[in-house]
Amino acid sequence: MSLSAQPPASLFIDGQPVEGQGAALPVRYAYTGEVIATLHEATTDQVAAACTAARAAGPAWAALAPVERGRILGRAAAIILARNDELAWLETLDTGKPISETRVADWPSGAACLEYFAGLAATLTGQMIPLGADWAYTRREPLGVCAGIGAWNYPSQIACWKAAPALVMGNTMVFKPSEETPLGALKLAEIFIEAGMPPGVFNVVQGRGEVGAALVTNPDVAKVSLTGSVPTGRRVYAAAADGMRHVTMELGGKSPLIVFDDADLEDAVSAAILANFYSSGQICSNGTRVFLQEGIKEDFLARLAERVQAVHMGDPLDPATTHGPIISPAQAEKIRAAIRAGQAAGARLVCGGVGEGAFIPPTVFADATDDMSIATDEIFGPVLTALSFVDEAEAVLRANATGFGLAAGVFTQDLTRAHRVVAGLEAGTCWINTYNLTPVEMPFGGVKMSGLGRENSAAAIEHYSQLKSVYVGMGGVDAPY
Ligand SMILES: NC(=O)C1=CN([C@@H]2O[C@H](COP(=O)(O)OP(=O)(O)OC[C@H]3O[C@@H](n4cnc5c(N)ncnc54)[C@H](O)[C@@H]3O)[C@@H](O)[C@H]2O)C=CC1
Repeated sequence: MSLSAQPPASLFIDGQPVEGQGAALPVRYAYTGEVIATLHEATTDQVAAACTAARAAGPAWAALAPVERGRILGRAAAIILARNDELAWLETLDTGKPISETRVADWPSGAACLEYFAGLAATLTGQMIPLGADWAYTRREPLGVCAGIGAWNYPSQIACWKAAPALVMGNTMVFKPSEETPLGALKLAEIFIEAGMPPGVFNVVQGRGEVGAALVTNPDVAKVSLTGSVPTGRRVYAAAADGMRHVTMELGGKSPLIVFDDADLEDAVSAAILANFYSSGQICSNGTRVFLQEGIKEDFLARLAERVQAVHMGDPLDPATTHGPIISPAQAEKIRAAIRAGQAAGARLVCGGVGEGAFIPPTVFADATDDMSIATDEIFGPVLTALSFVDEAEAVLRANATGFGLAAGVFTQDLTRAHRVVAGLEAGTCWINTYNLTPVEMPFGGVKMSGLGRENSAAAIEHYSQLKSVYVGMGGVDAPY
């Protein structure tokens, strides 16, 4: 069966599908490698046209009552949920992720985010500051045109997570999805129009890194929100600094999951699976360094190896599939090189390995040391590195001995230890006795090299708004002469 997912046009500017005038961008279905759509990149002029449209749409959008903006986001969420099956199918073609995941995790999370900020819209207020006879107040104002740049692992969720807080605050957006997964953002643009959003408020451009760079440095852009790797983050942050642009950086990680010997072993194994193998391991917050307390190490590894046997690798469109292909042959090759490096360094391969073709099975290394590349580098694939530890202080010290700081997890039945350990962990997002749950109500983001700013929750509004202070003089003006 040949699959096609060709959109009406590659870009979406000022409420209209527009064909890209730049280089061709073939979209491949990761499972078969077949081309399911051919898009074209935006030229620098088209990036500029999208930014101009976003700037022009800004004042009227920002002048709406917040509740009216919220209502439009709410309608978009309802459309997404009503069409979830069809959108999940497209997300699976775009990413290769199993439909068993995309039906529950991708667009539904995007819709929840739109609903959350739709509800928050009417609560976004300033402050009144009494100063005796005089007083002051603050106005929370939008930043202007926001650039959103996405990664390929959760393309539609990322688009919604960036658009929802930006738009509800009265900003407008130009979004550039990853060149690997350009399709979902175009659907979001269409859905927004259908929900009643004015043209120009949300625009989509396509392209590789250079198109992203043109967007970041466009003079109309006031803020950049990137989801991507640390090297890209450094480049984008530096480019944004030139124009004093605000940034949100959601970057990579090598997060620790610490399992103490009093933990519920079965739950800890479940969490390690979710923390390493969901989406074939292509998740930024994955807990890929699993620290096991000596006493439970071998039981944990034996049970994990047993549980992993139940994985169902195969056709992503088959609802029974639980492990899909890697996004691209190039990425699969990088993961294979990391696995080979682990073997060459002398780590014990408990299960998995380099796999075949587009597939890499859930892979577990044990007896690794903290300095092996499988324990230091983000692999962005289904590779878990188990490390053992003796006591709490050692576990926290070693967990923190990384430049990354996106996420962390702890498994223990000891209530005080759980809270003490998370307090000591250098990570933006922590889980106790669970892993990788990212509800929209909770702030999400990293510390250290893993990023800046927070997505989701009311905290995201801080990163899409600025305060104007207004001093109100109620009496005469005293001047020295
Ligand atoms: N913290 C988070 O929320 C998440 C972080 N990630 C991270 O993303 C990475 C994987 O995604 P990739 O798409 O491979 O990341 P990437 O860094 O290669 O690309 C990310 C995006 O940046 C664009 N880009 C590349 N160079 C650019 C430049 N100079 N200027 C502007 N834009 C540019 C790309 O076209 C793409 O849209 C991993 O490191 C992963 O950990 C992924 C998902 C979530």
